[in-house]
Amino acid sequence: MSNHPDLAKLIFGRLTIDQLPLKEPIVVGTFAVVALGAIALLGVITYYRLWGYLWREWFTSIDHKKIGVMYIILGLVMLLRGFSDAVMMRAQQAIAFGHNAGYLPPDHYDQIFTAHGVIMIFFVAMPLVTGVMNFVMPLQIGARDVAFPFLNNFSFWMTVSGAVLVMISLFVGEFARTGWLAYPPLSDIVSSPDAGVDYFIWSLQIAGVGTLLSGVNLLTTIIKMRAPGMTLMRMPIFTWTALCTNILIVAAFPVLTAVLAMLALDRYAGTNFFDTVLGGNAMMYVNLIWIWGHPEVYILILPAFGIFSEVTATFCRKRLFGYASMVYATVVITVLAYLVWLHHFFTMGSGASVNSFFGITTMIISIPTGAKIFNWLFTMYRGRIEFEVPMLWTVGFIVTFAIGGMTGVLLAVPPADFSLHNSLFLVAHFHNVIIGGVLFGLFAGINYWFPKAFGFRLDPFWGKCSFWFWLIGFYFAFMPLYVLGLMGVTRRLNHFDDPSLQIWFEIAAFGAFLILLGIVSMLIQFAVSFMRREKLRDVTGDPWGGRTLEWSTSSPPPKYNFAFTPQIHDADAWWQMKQHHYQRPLQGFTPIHMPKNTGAGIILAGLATVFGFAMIWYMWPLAIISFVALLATGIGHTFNYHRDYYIPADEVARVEASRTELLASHV
Ligand code: HEA
Ligand code: HEM
Ligand SMILES: [Cu+2]
Repeated sequence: MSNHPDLAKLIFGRLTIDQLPLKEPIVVGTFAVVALGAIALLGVITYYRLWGYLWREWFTSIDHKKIGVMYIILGLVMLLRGFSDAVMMRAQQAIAFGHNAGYLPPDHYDQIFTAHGVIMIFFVAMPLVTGVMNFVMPLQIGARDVAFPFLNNFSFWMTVSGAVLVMISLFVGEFARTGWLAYPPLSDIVSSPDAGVDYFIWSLQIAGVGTLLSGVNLLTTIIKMRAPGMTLMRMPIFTWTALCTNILIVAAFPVLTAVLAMLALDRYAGTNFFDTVLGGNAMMYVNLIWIWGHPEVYILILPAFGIFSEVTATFCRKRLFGYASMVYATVVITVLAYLVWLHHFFTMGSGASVNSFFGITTMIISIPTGAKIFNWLFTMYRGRIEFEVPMLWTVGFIVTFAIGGMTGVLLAVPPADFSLHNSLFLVAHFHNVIIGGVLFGLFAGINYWFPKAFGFRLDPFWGKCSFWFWLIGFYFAFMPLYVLGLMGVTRRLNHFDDPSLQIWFEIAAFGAFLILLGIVSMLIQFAVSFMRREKLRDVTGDPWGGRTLEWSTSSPPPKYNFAFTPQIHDADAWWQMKQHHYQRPLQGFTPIHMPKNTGAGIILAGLATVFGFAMIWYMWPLAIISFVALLATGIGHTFNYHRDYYIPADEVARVEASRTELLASHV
């Protein structure tokens, strides 16, 4: 680089060797661990010659089931990263009192909470939710795949691309220090001149393209591809929540795209959208980001509500209590999600009347949510409840979420919020609803649908360990934060002076340790289940006595899901079919038209990653080249006419016959 500084600058932009954190032992250590892990993984894949298999059967797959599974794997892997950040913060706050500065300087601590928030929301919760919707919804509506199978693969890889950029920021340069929503003026080029905020912008923009397209895709699928007879009011509740969530995605994510684009213009092109001194308005950013941000939390929670509804009905052996009211409650929450955003900044000077309006709309959300809670309770009432692992998560959710929801209502009272805003009480509220609601829901869903995806159940013993560690750990980790918040402790601090507070932070750290045991138990659960898979095998395709269509297929379902499109007569379609002694069709199969795998999605997303990286570091030539390559590949792909194929009738017959044999062997 040294001989031609100008050339080096042209090629590498502002990236220099100093951007590698060689002097920070914690980061170097992390890098060593991640690198060794990656090398080990690559080694294993190479040793077992799995590359071809992975490429052909998974990476290039346009099968919604496999894409769903890959989303879930992405979410779980990123959970490990997000949780490591959380543990580092808990450890710092437990020791950094008085003369002890702890081990994380402010500069590093700020990056950690920002990265934690961004990763947990965008790369843990979102992929898990999208993954479950992808896997389950087409099966529930009797479809063979989603409306746009290639787009689905592309969306997944764009999400991966965003996650990769955030991971790169750990080792090349830095991440934003602005908090997970990057408000200006802190996030503008003057206050945050380094690459951190640019990592934030480009990783979210790239992942956002994926989320938006996946929203369009799943929405179209639900509207256009339901099996005959499945009217809207006969859709399974999970599909209803998926419908509403994707409506929220399609309406909210463009706002995020726009506001991030404006921030990018302010930083790159010298515009002043958010610079109050030069005629812009920083409050516009705050409004826009929350017009996306509030619906976002309901994007996460609605599918979780859907999962709890399916699980409760199945394990209580009863029709879900109040199906219609459940649907209306979901729709009402969807609409209200757009009328409350200002509750995130009551303190920012909107005045009493505006605050009252948004306070009241926020409180109204408790009514449909409460209706749901009571519907689940009434379903359980006098049901024959089986406390399988998914049901445990559901009961844990009902209790925990009710508490988190109530503290949300407290925050919705503007005068109360003036003292609680940005306190640890707020931090406790949202972890209470996100962990107790979203994560518990996804864990219930993973335990519930795992046998459908892989043909064997998850080990219940380790599942129960995981549940109890998470549940108890959650209360230890976050109840102290309510106390601290009420005492006036604010969020995002890396050091405290008052020694009387320390004990609460120590309890919270102990809670995080219990959660760690919960996560480890879950990993052991996966490993043990895999090893004991013959014992846990499910040959029926319907291990829990399910009610909805996905349980009518084999586990795992064939590529084409259904040999014949089913006819729907009831919201609990499969239950109704079983009641009427449904017979599987055994002959008369016809060839099935299917989409073909393609590598275009992963290639496009790879180019998008390079483009994002180049933009972050001002490597203009590389940015131009990768962008042109991106367009060319995209256009090139439209000339690919080998997009589909037919599964011949005798192959369908063979697959169905082997299932018949399996079912017969079981009885
Ligand atoms: C999944 C995520 C999720 C969910 C579901 C919710 C649900 C709710 N949230 Fe929360 N919230 C967040 C995630 C979530 N929130 C996040 C991430 C932030 C902060 C981000 C940041 O600043 O970094 C936040 C911040 C936040 C604030 C801003 C506070 C501040 O910044 O000062 C407020 C204020 O009104 C609020 C209120 C509510 C309310 C009223 C609900 C309601 O939907 C809850 C409804 C549920 C119940 C009430 C319980 C069940 C009901 C009954 C049992 C019936 C009977 C009850 C009554 C009649 C009260 N939330
Ligand atoms: C698993 C256990 C978890 C622990 C122990 C934990 C811990 C923490 C801590 C210590 C903070 C910083 C609080 C502060 O400001 O002082 C924080 C912030 C945050 N967490 Fe978590 N967290 C966990 C899980 C999650 C999950 C699952 C999500 C979302 C899906 C999440 C989302 C956030 C967000 C959005 C922030 C705010 C970041 C910011 O201030 O910009 N967390 N968490
Ligand atoms: Cu909100």
